[in-house]
Amino acid sequence: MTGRVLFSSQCAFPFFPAFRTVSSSASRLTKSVRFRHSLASFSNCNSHVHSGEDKTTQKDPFVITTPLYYVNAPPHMGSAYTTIAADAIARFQRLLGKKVIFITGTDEHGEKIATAAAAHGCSPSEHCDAVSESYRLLWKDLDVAYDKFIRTTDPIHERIVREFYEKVLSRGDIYRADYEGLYCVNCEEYKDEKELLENNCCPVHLKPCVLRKEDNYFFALSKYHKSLEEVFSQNPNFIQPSFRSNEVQGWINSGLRDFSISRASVEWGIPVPNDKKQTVYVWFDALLGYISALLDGKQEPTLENAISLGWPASLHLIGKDILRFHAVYWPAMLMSAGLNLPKMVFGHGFLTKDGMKMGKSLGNTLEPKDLVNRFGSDAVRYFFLREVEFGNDGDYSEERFINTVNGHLANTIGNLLNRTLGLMKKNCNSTVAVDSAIAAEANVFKETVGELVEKARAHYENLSLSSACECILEIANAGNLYMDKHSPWSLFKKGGASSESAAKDLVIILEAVRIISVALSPVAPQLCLRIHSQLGYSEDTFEALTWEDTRWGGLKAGQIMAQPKPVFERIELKHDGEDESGSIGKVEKEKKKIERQMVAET
Ligand SMILES: Nc1ncnc2c1ncn2[C@@H]1O[C@H](COP(=O)(O)OP(=O)(O)OP(=O)(O)O)[C@@H](O)[C@H]1O
Repeated sequence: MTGRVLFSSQCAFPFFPAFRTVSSSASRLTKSVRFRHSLASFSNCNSHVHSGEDKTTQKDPFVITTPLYYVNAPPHMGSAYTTIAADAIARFQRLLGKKVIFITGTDEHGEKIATAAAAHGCSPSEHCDAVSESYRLLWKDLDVAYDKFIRTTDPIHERIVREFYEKVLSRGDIYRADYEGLYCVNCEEYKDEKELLENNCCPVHLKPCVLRKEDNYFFALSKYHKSLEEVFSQNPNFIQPSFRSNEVQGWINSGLRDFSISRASVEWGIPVPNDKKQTVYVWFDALLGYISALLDGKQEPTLENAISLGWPASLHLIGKDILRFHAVYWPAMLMSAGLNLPKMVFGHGFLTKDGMKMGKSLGNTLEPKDLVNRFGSDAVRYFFLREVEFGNDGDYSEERFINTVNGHLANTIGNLLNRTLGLMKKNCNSTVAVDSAIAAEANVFKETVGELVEKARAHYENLSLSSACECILEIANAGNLYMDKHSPWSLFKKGGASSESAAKDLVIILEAVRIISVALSPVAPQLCLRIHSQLGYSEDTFEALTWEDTRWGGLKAGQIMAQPKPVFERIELKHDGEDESGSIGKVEKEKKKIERQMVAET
């Protein structure tokens, strides 16, 4: 934030030490930087700040949060991106057997909301109800299995904000002063002149900031610079990916200033406890939603009760646009209130359109609902998690979307299952002839699958979701190669011992597909459920799967497969095999190859 705090002597401009730097690079959708960090190995960053208070144990829940989305407009693909990533991570942690609390919700106060409501001719609360509901509906369409949905207009949340404010006040960290600076209403933030474009335009929203002068309450952020310094130097993994730590370092190096936490001119907000003429600044209010969300309605809404239900959060997943609030303001606020810090903040990149951040304020958004209606939730989830290296920016193109999901989900995974089940139906009465463990004794393919699954697990743990998908797809590629090399259809034609060997090959391939259905389930849950059902299992057993089920040996003799049916319908291109540019797509060529293959296998 910039500007001048008038009549106050509390501003300070501390400097932070250098942070850890970045690693190497690879390429996918756009420029891409690889990074390594692991939730499993992350040391708790509270040990040196509030040592006696940290009671983290293995039994503690894995608490993951998305940003609480601002209800100035309905969700778009950017909001969906963070949420599906959080959902995949939460599902993976559940597979590991952890108790997970997955928190999402909506941020509903502030000037921008009041303005948006007025533009739609409704009251702010009617507006918030409608937009908040549109987020819930989208999460349902995208198969997002959150545990808590917090709205910052919930009275319980208001109680938590008041208590927190009073705690910080009693620590002597809130004071009153006049403030003058350039304000971006879309960011709801005072800006530093240095970071603005021509005509004082916000670099994110490309709209001019306005000069504001207000009599506000301030939070003494500068008082915490040394403690923050300690947090960052002792916990280099606190901010991820590591290159984002450098951005935070840059901000801190350029000076940490106290920030205003109330607004005199905004009515739509939580009243400041000791001054009803002001409302609490929307960010000071919204960040506390991560704590109030923990309450389950059974207890008094107090900070102590909320904290006892799962604080500190294991992971705040956010876009890089709101890193400063989570990496600097929020830890300082928590330290002031004597509360533990979250264990990790991960700031991912932007989905872009023509190189610009897709966003509600710019209006250059992609409609996730439209994508889900046309292609299904698995395709949307898989494409964005597989094709955007998590942490970096990524651009969307429909052609690439269709080619990826057709190529990977329909042609590689779906077709492997379908062709194997077809052969099994024709030659083995759709029944598993022998335990998969026995079928694959001393089998190299089995070893390959085991190695790839281990790698996938490590990638999930490091939040490298794209690489996890890549390893799982590799299993299917290896399965297709195995099938082509062993040609079980020709062995069945020979009969006798060759038939027995062919039946074993089918079991081996289906066991690999079974493992894929467990390992890919955090990313594409419905697709994996369909695979599970095709393999003859009930829906209940799918719900009970754990990562242990990725071990070789699940398919047992006598298991009866379902009727073969494609688990992922190939998305058909326009004009009989031509894509929008008029050329025959790569996927169409693959489709033709598969058709030829099927003729050969009958
Ligand atoms: N283009 C995007 N790419 C990736 N994530 C995004 C994108 N846009 C929004 N998000 C997610 O939503 C969060 C911001 O939520 P917010 O409700 O402010 O949405 P917004 O569309 O960025 O709004 P605005 O355009 O008004 O700034 C980001 O931190 C990120 O988690």
